[in-house]
Amino acid sequence: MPVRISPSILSADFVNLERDLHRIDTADLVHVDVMDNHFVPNLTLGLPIVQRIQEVSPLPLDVHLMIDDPDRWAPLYAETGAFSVTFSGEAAGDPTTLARAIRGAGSRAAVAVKPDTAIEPWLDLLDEIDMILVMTVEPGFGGQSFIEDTMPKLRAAREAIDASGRDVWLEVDGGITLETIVTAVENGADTIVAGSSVYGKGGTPNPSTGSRHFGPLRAG
Ligand SMILES: O=C(CO)[C@H](O)[C@H](O)COP(=O)(O)O
Ligand SMILES: [Fe+2]
Repeated sequence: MPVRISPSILSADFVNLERDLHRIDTADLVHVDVMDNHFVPNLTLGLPIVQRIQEVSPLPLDVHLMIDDPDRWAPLYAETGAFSVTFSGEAAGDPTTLARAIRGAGSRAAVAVKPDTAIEPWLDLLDEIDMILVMTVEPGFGGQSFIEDTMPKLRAAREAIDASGRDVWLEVDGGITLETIVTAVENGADTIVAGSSVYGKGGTPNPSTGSRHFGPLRAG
């Protein structure tokens, strides 16, 4: 099973964002966290900045929306040319219509579930989506610890995806280190988001890499 890496620019240096986008250009995707200070208690960036990142990024955009009213906003992020747009399942009014709108605008559609959200209702949506994101931390902040209790849910999602025969990706996001990436992949993840372990907790690129390569991931 191929494993894709999607570094999160939440831990990049926003003043030097174009530089930091190029420092991960051997990864597969770039993960862009959009937070609105309503769905989560943190505020990051919005549509105009995602549009601009789309113009300069060497990698396809993996946009992760942690916002209220994704039914209104998510299709607009898809229209920027984003490769993938993930909405938070708990915030969506009509997930099926929303997934169709995202796909209709040319992006892959994905649904994210928080650590305490049951996965089963979302497995009915496998025909309509291209990826499930199992959050392995409470959404809102980088640098948190991986919640191991989410692993049974990840395995349930893997089993349902495999049984469906559909090419639906399974992403994890939050607390990924050199240790937890192994746990996540062993439990079925094929797409890995990593912020602080790639860029460093200080918001600067990981000095241990010494190159433009995204790895090795830094533990802790
Ligand atoms: O969605 C997110 C937080 O809500 C981030 O993508 C995630 O936390 C990445 O950061 P780290 O790898 O440091 O945990
Ligand atoms: Fe994220």
